[in-house]
Amino acid sequence: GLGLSHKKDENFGEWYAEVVVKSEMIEYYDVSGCYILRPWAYSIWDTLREFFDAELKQSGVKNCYFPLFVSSNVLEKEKNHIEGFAPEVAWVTKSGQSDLEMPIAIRPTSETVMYPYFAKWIRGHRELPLRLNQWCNVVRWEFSNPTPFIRSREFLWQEGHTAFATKEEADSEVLEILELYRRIYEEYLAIPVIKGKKSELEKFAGGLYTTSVEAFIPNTGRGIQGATSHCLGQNFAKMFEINFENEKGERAMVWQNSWAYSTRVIGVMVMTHGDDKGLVLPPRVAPVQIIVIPVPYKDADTQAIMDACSETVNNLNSAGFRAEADTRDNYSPGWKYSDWELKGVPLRIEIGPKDIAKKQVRIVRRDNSVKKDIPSDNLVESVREVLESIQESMFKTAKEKRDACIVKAKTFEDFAAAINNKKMVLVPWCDEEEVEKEVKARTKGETGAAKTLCSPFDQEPVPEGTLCFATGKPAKKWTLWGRSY
Ligand SMILES: O=C1CCCN[C@@H]1CCCn1cnc2ccccc2c1=O
Repeated sequence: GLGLSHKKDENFGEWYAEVVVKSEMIEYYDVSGCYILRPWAYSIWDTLREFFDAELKQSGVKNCYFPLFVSSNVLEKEKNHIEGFAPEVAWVTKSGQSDLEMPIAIRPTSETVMYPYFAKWIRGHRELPLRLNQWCNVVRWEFSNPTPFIRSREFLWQEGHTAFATKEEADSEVLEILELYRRIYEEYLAIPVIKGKKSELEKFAGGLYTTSVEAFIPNTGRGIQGATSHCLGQNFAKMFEINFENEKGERAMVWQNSWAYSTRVIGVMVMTHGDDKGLVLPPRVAPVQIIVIPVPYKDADTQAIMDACSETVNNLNSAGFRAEADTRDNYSPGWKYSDWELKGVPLRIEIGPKDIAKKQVRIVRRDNSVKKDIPSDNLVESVREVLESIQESMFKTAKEKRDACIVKAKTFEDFAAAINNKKMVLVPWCDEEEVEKEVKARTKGETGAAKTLCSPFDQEPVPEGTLCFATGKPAKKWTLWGRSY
């Protein structure tokens, strides 16, 4: 029947699996770890891609498309880039009945696909900066529990790959892209994120440093990497001999970045805003922002009500909104209210006989269920205000909830207690890789060990003499730790 059979705060995993299917975002597929993205989800991906793609073009990044397949000698070119990831690489070994001479990998990411050609194309400083992006799918044959949007064996993403003459240009682009990722989360998805730098243990091993935007799921008390922007340094330039003749006529290696966000962002949105009635969609990404529902009455003029609904939809769509009317004659208004609440439509407009008589409509907000009767003559502006208020209120609510899950700790005991209490913990840390491994080991619980999420760029100075929470050595930086996806 309609409605969810699991409650978000009682059984989060079941609630999530049910809501993504019943809202018609996801259909499970017969290859484990793979999911069908239905229009209700794909439309959100499209909206975010439109924003990000326009920003990339404005910034001078060019889109391209490299092959899905990677030859094994190229993929394994760099041991420490690939080490640890190797088990996730999917291979094509046959065509029809016959075995391939050499197995061919399916891209899990495209560094090794692209960079031999970067070497070929980049001769002098005039070809720099080279800034390419591709929108594509990647395959990683993961074994930990698959979760729609969050962890799947195939997912959609964009991957940016750029090359510069100087480190300064690369460093600045890393942060330029990271800001775009923050905007995707905070301005479109109404999800608060923290920008920071990954630890040596958590960074992309093939790179120089990794920055990320970190989200948090209060229900599970787990952090989740929202998107990532790496400075690769000259590591791949050395490996693939990507050199150029600089302005002084010397041979120099390029400085590179790579950066990505994926369909994971949709899962974070569902987890952050959803409730026991279903999805709650931020207006800026909602496939349908306003659903208009006729409330016919036995002897009232049904045609007049239907006309009012379609006129309302036309007015709203002409003003640039995404509105629809639900005129299905085989469902009651009440059934329709529940169905569109399940799908998370931000605003409902009900139009019945008395609304016609009074030249008003009833609007109902999905985020807080507040109902209001408003005059139908100034409807477009009223709807604009309400949708903006919903967007802001959803972000504010999510931010307050997330902030309540961050605690500071100075001792290991307080740190461990907070981790077990489903919090993110901000601690003064000596920033030693071995220590991170020890803390992981010491916090191995039934729900996974604590790891560093990032060292926030926005942090207070560490007071003189502050000691590391885990080692008692002089602390170097505040670092956010937590259990994570
Ligand atoms: O994050 C990004 C941003 C986009 C481009 N790639 C980088 C780094 C990807 C790291 N990674 C992640 N999973 C993998 C899985 C199999 C083989 C290789 C890899 C691998 O290199």
